[in-house]
Amino acid sequence: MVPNIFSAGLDITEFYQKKPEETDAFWRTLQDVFLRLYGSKLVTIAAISGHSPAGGCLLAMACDYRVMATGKYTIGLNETLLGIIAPFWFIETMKNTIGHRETEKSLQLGKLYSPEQAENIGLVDQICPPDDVLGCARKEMVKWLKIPDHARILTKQLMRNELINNLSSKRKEDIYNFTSFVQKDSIQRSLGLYLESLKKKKS
Ligand SMILES: CCCCC/C=C/C(=O)SCCNC(=O)CCNC(=O)[C@H](O)C(C)(C)COP(=O)(O)OP(=O)(O)OC[C@H]1O[C@@H](n2cnc3c(N)ncnc32)[C@H](O)[C@@H]1OP(=O)(O)O
Repeated sequence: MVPNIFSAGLDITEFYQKKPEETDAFWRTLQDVFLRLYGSKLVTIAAISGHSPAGGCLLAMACDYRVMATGKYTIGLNETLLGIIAPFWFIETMKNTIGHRETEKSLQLGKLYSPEQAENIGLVDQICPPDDVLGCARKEMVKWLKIPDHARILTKQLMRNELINNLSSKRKEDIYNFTSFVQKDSIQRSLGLYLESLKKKKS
């Protein structure tokens, strides 16, 4: 576990100034990761040790349960702030987690929530002091593992298969949409400016 950061989201340098075949492969890999995690038969609990923007929030939402560290961390789908658009399966995953209305506000505003706000809207299930996040996640795991596996897995599939099947049947189209979007000059300019702003913030 990396302290302070659960995931900084997708590595923007993977789709900034890259060839179309490279961004195609990157997006295909992300689809694979998501489909495997969201569709996993295992119990999956995200121990969110710190910041979790965009792709990081998606990975956390793909799990069955989320424990987040308290502190000055944020979580959410902030894509609009970068001038990019969360694809339909990011949106559906968030709707399945916090509901339609909250997702609509959240996505349009590119909202990044504090741990307390995230808990209030159900984006995370529990908040814990940073040095106890893994412990809280382990305790919760014990509860989930007591449920008969076949019943839990079939229930999870009933809840998740619609989105999994939808994405699985649209993978090529989704890759095409991603690559043609991120290759646009205007989007490349926005991404370049965003990367620069991250570096400036650091110095
Ligand atoms: C159709 C298009 C759909 C695409 C969907 C996209 C999904 C995504 O996930 S896009 C990425 C969204 N992520 C972010 O907006 C987070 C950006 N990062 C941050 O806000 C911060 O780095 C932090 C809060 C996560 C951590 O802050 P801090 O500890 O201060 O770390 P630094 O800012 O010093 O960052 C270190 C280093 O990493 C570079 N960097 C950070 N995040 C990214 C990233 N997502 N992609 C690429 N590079 C990133 C940052 O520029 C620093 O680089 P160096 O100066 O070269 O060390």
